[in-house]
Amino acid sequence: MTDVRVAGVGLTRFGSHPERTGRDLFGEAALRAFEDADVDRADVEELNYGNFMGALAEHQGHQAPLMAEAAGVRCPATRYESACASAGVAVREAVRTVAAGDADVVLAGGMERMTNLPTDEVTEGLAIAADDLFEVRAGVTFPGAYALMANAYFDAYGGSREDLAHVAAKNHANAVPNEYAQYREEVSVEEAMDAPPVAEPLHLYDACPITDGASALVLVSEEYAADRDLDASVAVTGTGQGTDRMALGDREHLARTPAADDAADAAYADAGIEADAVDVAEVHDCFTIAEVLALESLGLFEPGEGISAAREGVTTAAGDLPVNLSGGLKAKGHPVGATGGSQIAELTRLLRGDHPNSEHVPDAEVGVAHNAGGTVASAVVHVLEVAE
Ligand SMILES: CC(=O)SCCNC(=O)CCNC(=O)[C@H](O)C(C)(C)COP(=O)(O)OP(=O)(O)OC[C@H]1O[C@@H](n2cnc3c(N)ncnc32)[C@H](O)[C@@H]1OP(=O)(O)O
Repeated sequence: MTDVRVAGVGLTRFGSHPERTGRDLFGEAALRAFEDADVDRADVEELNYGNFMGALAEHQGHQAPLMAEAAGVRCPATRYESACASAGVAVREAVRTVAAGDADVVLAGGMERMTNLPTDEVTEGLAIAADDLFEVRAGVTFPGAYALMANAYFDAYGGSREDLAHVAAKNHANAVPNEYAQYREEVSVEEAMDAPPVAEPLHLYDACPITDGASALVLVSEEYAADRDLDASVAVTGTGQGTDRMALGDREHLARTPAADDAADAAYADAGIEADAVDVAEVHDCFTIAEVLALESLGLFEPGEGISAAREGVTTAAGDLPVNLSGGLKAKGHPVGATGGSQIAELTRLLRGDHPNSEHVPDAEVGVAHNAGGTVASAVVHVLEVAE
C-alpha cells in the first residue's frame, strides 16, 4: 500500500448558475485542480466522477466521457452514484486505486446542476434517493424525512429548535470569508428561529439550499509526488463506507446513523487513529440535525451530546473542535453530486493553511470528512492528515 496525497484541489463558486452547463462547471473545477497540483493532465490514469441527478437536470445520464473531455483527460472515466454521497464514493474509489498501486494519478470529484429546475421538481428528483415504493409515494421528501429524524432525536435525548438554530448561525458565519460559498451573509440565531417553516421542526435556515457547482481533486501516489517534487503536504490516510436500511420505517432508531458509524470506524481503523485525534471536521449538514447526527457517528460527541455543541461554542470557529469551517452544505451550498469532493478540497485547504478560515485551526494535523447519501442510507468518511 502506498500513501495517497492530495496534489491539488479545484472548486467552482457554489450557487445559482442556471445558464452554465455541467461540463462547463466540471471543466472549471478540474482546471483549478490541475493548476493547484502542477500535474500534467496526460498523467491522469482514471477519472472518478460523482453525479446524482444529471438525467433529470440535463437529460444526460452518461456523463463521465463528457466530463473527461471537459477536464482534458483521456483515460477510463466512470460515473459514481450514491445520492448525495456520490462524490464521496468517487473519491473513496480513487483513494483505493492509488493506495493499491493501480494508478499514480487519479482525478476525482463531481458536479451537480439543480437551479435550472423549479424547487418542486428538485424536491421530487431528490426524493428518488429515499425508498420509493414504501415511503416516497406516501409523501416523504428529504425535508420531511430529516424532520422525522430531528423529532426522534428530541424525543430520545432532548434538545430544541434553538439548538439547531445555533448550528445554522455557526455555519453561515463560517461561510462569510469563503469565496466558493453560495451564501456569504451572517444569519443570527433569532433570524433562524423566525424563518418560515419547511417541515417542523426544520425552518428555512435549517435546510441546505439548492445549488449548482463542481469539485475536483488530483490524487497522486507518494512516489509520484516525491519524483516530481510536488507540494502535496496533505495525505488521505483513511477511508470507510457504510450502508443502512433504506426505509426509515425499517430502522431501529431514527436518531442514529449506523451507516456513518460503520464508515467512521473503518476510516479511523484505516488511518490508525481514534476519534480524539481529530482537530477539524467537515460534515454533511444537509439539514442542521444532520450535523448533530454526524458528530455523534464520528465519535466526536456521545449520543445526545452533539445537539449542544454549537450552542456551547465547541464546534464554532473559535471552539476546540471547529466543524464546517467552509460554511458546510448549509451555507456553502450542496450541489449533491459534488459535495463529497468539495468537503475534501476544503479540508485540504484548511490543513495546508491556505483557506480563509485556516487561522482558526493553525495547528490542525488531522481532519475528517463525512458525506451522507439519502437519509444516511449510505455514508463515506475520509481521514486527512498533514504529512511530513
Ligand atoms: C442527504 C442529503 O443531502 S438530502 C438534502 C438534499 N437537498 C435538499 O433537500 C434541498 C433542501 N432545500 C430546499 O429544498 C430549498 O432550499 C427550500 C425548500 C428550503 C427553500 O426553497 P424555496 O422555498 O424555493 O426558496 P426560494 O428559492 O424561493 O428562496 C427564498 C429565499 O430564501 C433563500 N434561500 C433559499 N433556500 C435557502 C437555504 N436553504 N438557506 C438559506 N437561504 C435560502 C433564497 O436565496 C431566497 O432569498 P431572497 O428572497 O433574498 O432571494
